[in-house]
Amino acid sequence: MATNQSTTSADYTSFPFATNRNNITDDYEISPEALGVGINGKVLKCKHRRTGQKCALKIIKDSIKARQEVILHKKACENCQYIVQVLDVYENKFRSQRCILIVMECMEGGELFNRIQQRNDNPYTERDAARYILMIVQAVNHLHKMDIAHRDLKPENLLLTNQSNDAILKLGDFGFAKEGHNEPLPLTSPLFTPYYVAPEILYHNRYDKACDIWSMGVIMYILLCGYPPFFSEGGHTISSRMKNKIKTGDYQFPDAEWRNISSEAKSTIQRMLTVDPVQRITIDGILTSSWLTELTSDRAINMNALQDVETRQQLEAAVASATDDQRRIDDDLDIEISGPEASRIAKRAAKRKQQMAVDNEEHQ
Ligand SMILES: Nc1ncnc2c1ncn2[C@@H]1O[C@H](COP(=O)(O)OP(=O)(O)OP(=O)(O)O)[C@@H](O)[C@H]1O
Repeated sequence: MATNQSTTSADYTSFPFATNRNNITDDYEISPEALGVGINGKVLKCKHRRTGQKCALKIIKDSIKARQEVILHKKACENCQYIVQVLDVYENKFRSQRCILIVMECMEGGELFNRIQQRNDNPYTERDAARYILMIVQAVNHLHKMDIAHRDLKPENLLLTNQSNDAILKLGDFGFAKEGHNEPLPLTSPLFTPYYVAPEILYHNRYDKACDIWSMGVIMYILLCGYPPFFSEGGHTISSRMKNKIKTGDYQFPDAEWRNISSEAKSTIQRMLTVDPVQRITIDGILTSSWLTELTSDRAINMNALQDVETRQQLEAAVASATDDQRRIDDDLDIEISGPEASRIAKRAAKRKQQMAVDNEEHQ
C-alpha cells in the first residue's frame, strides 16, 4: 500500500495575513451559478454587496493542504498581473464543517481552450499562441523566482480576464503548488493530469519546478496544433504505451499541422519536452528564446482538433455518470449549480473522478 511521503518544510497551520471570520454572505451575494468545478471543490459566481464587484468564490474544506493552497496563491499573486488575484479569504462553517472560502477576481473570459474554440470569426495564428505562451511564461517566471513550483499547469487553470481578443491570461489553482525543491510525490494522491505529466514524475515521483516547464511545453504544443503530443488510444486515461512515450520523449510534429509552424517554435518545444529535467530549458531560457522575443508568424492555425483534447477520452462514460455526479455536487454544501456551464462542468467532474480512481489504482 502506498504511503504519503510528502514532507512539509514551511508551516501552513496559520495564515500569515488577516482572514474574515464573519459569515461571507454578510459581505457577498453568492450566486448558484458555477464557474467551474475541480477535485478540491466548486467555484461559484458572487458579488460584493457594497461595491457590486463580480467575483469568483472557491470553497474548500479546511486542512493544512487547503491553507497551503491559499497561502501560496495569495503570496504568488502579489505583484504579478498574470496570476489570478485573491481578493478576500474567509473561514466559515457549513453544516459544522470548517471551510476556507477564497474570493478571487472573476475571470469572465473563462478557460483558454474554450475561448480559442469559440473564436470562429477570427483566425487564430502562431502570433496569438506566442502571446498566450508569453503570459504563461511570465506567470511561471514569477513563481520560479519565488521558489514556488505550480505543479498543475494545465488548460483548466489558465483563465482569461474577459471575452475580448486582447484579454489577459492568468494562472490559477495553487492546490498542488509547493515552495522549495524536489518534494517526493505523495503516492496516494493523483497529483498529475495525464496529458501534462512530466517524465520524472512517472520515473521517480520527483516533482519540482522543471515539471512546470514540461507541462508548458505540452500546452505550447497543443496551442500550435490543437492536439496533445502524448495521448492514449482506446479510451484509457493513461495507457502504459502513453507513459512509455512520455518517459522517452517520443512525440512527432506531423507535417499536416506543423508544416507552417516556425522552426523556432518547434525547437522551443523540443527544449521544453526534454526528458532529463537537468537538461531541460529553464524559465530564463524560454524568456529569452527567439520565438518569444521576435515577431512570429501570423498565418492562421487550424484548431479543429482542439475539442478532442477535452473530449477524446472517456466522454461516453463521463456523460453516463454526469447525472449522478450533478446530484452529488448539488447536495454538497447546499448549493444548487445552475447556469449554461452546469452540464459541461458535471461531465468534467465525472471525468476527473474517473481519472483519480484510475491513477489511485495504478499507484497502489
Ligand atoms: N477566478 C475564477 N474565475 C472564473 N472561473 C474560475 C476561477 N477560478 C476557477 N475557475 C473555474 O473553476 C474551475 C475549477 O477551479 P480550480 O482549478 O481552482 O479548482 P480545483 O478543485 O483545484 O481544480 P483541479 O481539479 O483542476 O485541481 C477552473 O477550471 C475554472 O474553470
